[in-house]
Amino acid sequence: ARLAAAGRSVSLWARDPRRAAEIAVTRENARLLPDVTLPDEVVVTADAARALEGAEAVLVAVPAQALAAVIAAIAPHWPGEAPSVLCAKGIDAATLRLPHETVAALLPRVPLAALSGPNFAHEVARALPAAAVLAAPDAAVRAHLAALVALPRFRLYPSPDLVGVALGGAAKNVIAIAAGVVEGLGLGENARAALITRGVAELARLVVAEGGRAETASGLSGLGDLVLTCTGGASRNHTLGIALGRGEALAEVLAARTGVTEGVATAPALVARARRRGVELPIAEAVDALLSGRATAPSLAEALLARAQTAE
Ligand SMILES: NC(=O)c1ccc[n+]([C@@H]2O[C@H](COP(=O)([O-])OP(=O)(O)OC[C@H]3O[C@@H](n4cnc5c(N)ncnc54)[C@H](O)[C@@H]3O)[C@@H](O)[C@H]2O)c1
Ligand SMILES: O=P(O)(O)OC[C@H](O)CO
Repeated sequence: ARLAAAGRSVSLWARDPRRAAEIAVTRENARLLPDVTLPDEVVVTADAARALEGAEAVLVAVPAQALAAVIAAIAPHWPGEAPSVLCAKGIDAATLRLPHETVAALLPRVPLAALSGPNFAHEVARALPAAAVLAAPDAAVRAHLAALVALPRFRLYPSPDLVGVALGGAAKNVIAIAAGVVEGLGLGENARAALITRGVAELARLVVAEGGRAETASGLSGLGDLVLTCTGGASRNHTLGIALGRGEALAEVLAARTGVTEGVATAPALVARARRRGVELPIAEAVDALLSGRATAPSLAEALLARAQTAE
C-alpha cells in the first residue's frame, strides 16, 4: 500500500483466488491487516503470471515454513533476473535454510536480498516512522532496491551482510518468546533487559560463526528488532511467551491465532543450525526445550539463571 501510494507500480499476489477476489473488491485484508486500505492502483490477483510480469523486484512476505512451497509455485513465472526481497524472519525447519538460502536452492540465478528490522506491519502501513535494513551481497542490487523500496518515513540502511541480517530476523523471534516467558512469570523488567542484551551476544556469536559481521547483531535487524519484539505488545512471539509464562498451553494459544508465530518452528531449527557450527545458544535452547515440552516455563528461567558464570 505504501509503495503504491508513493507512485510505484505494485501487484499483490495471493494464492487463494477467493481471498484475492475479496481483497480486490474490499481493498483490505480484513483477516490479517484490518483497517489498512490498498490504493486502487494495486493489482490484486491469484494469477502469479499476471502479478509477476515485468516486475523489477519481488517482495516475498510469507511465513518461513511456507516459503519453499510458495517460491516453487511462482518460480515458473519469475520475471527474468529480478531480485527477490525476502521479508520472512525464520528458518525452514525441514532444511535448516534461511529464507535467501531457500530461494537460492530453487532459483539459483535470482539475486538475493532481505528486508528486515523493527517493523510491525500495521505501523508501517499507517506511515508511522520506521527504519529497516536492506541486505544484499551485490552492491548494484543493493543500491537499486534501496532506491526502489525506501519511502519518506521508511528509512532504509543498506548492508552487504545477508546472512547476519537473516539470522537476526530468525533469532529475535525465539528470544522474544523467552522475554515473554520472563514477563509472564512476573520476573521483572531487569530480567527482560538482561535477556535482550544476552540475546544480542548469542546472536553475534552465531552470525560470526556463519561468516557474517558481529556488528550486524547490534543493528536494526538484530538489537533493533529484538527490542521491538521483546517489548512490543503487538508481537506474536512476545505475547506467546507471556501466555506460556502464565501457564497457558502452547497448542491452545496457537489455535486461537490467525497469523504466524515464527519463533515456534524456528526455535528447534535455530538450535540445530547453531549445533552444526558448534555454537551454544543458551536462550534459544531453553525456548526450544519449553516449546517441545522438555521444560516448563519456571524451569526455563531457572536454567538460564543457573548457567556457569562467564565473562561479558
Ligand atoms: N507482520 C509483521 O509485522 C511482520 C513484519 C516484518 C516481517 N514479518 C515477517 O514476514 C513473514 C510473514 O509474516 P506475516 O505477519 O505477514 O504472516 P501472516 O501469517 O500474516 O501470513 C502472511 C501471508 O502468507 C500467507 N500464508 C500463510 N501460510 C501460508 C502457507 N502455508 N502457504 C502459503 N502462504 C501462506 C498468508 O495467507 C498471508 O497472505 C514472517 O516471517 C514474519 O516474521 C512480519
Ligand atoms: O509479531 P512478530 O513477533 O512476528 O513480530 C513482527 C515483526 O517481525 C516485528 O519487526
